Amino acid sequence: MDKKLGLGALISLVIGSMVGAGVFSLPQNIAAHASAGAVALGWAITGIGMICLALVYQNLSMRRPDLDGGIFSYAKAGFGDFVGFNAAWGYWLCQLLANVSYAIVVFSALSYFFDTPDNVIFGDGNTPVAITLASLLIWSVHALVLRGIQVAALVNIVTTIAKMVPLIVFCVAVLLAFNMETFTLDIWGQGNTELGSVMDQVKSTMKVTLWVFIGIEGAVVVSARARHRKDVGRATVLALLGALALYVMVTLFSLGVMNQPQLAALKNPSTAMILEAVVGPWGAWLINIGLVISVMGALLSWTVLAAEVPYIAGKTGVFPAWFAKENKNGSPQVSLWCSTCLVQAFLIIIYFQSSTYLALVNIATSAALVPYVFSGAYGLKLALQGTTYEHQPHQRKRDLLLALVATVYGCWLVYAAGVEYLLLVALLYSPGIFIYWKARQHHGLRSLNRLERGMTAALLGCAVLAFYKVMDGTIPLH
Ligand SMILES: NC(=[NH2+])NCCC[C@H](N)C(=O)O
Repeated sequence: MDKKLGLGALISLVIGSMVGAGVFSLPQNIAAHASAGAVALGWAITGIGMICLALVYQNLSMRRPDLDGGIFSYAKAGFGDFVGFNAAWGYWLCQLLANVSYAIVVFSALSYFFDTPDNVIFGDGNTPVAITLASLLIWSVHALVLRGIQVAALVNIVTTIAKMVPLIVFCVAVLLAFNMETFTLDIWGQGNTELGSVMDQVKSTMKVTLWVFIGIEGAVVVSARARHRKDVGRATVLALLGALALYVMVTLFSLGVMNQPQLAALKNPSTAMILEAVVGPWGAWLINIGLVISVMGALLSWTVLAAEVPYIAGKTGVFPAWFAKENKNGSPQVSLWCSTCLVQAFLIIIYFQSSTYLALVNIATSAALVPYVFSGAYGLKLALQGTTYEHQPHQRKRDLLLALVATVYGCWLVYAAGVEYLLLVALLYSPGIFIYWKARQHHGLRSLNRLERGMTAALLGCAVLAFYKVMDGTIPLH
């Protein structure tokens, strides 16, 4: 049997991991800080940035077929071992935190079915019952993945189809109920002073819009298993266009059914509340079920993808080699065990911090910025150097432009995320230095050079500052 992945399988993999939890809460998450006009602008910027990033990935997967396994290989090839390591570390942590948010959001969706006002069982997914069941969930997925990843691929196809049903119903129903007057009422949000300037509003949509696209690199991560190299890029671009269309419809149509303050006040998953308002109680029911199926499926795929990071990093010398150990089913067991233990630890912290899904989304998205920015920058570097373009000068101009836009978009995201989150990222990244140092030792390489020591000192300085800010509450974790 051919175990290689074809175009269809790759597209379903990218859509399956990209469309997970985020889309179900999009209307509220976005409207919380922005009016209809600003939302449209935000999507335009994100759309252009993401399309360029996807095309950069497409291009990199063709030009550097030797660099398998993920976006951190690009950071390493372009900017050296230390940056490569940090991209891998950051990407891994982002996915683990994101998986924690998944475990929580499943139970906050179940609260729709089980909680009553005077008997809160699941609440926001961070009650004792919810955390216990969430722990059980992550360990069951862990056990499943230890038995081999074929199951995961199958479940992914089923859940990907299943989650599209409620989302399509949502789009059609909400479009039918669309009211132009609701949409255009206070379109720039000037009547609501809390929103701030249009620029502020656009900025604050950025993290939410980035979150829903995390997973765009899915096909690149598994490129070694693709039947045809070309399909990696094709799948990335097609899946992106599909998801972008879906997200824009979900957010903009919603703004024609309820106005910004009404949407901002909704409980999440907000798509459930909106569909309920349009079609009656079965709407909320359908969406909540859809969310649970979608997120459980995505959790399984993301567990595989997250464990793949230290595994490949271990193989290529970015992480210590013991991360590359496999069990008899070919699952990366060390890497998987480390991942699940960390997720469990984060779940316990969440409980004590009473953090919510949204807080985790914010943190995880910030951690993801570094690897994305460096992939864009590597595309830019390749096009500038021009060594792989000797026979295609036209291509070079096009690629230069695409990579430039992707890089500028990345820098804009870092700026829009805000300084506090950059500090928080330093806090997350700093324990990695120890692993990096271990990895160097392990592979018999020289430990940190001058530049790396400089970067380490800066990172640690920011981390200490961040620690203080978290402690005195200036950087909120909930
Ligand atoms: N490892 C993860 N769970 N990653 C998060 C992916 C987020 C995804 N784009 C969503 O909207 O749900």
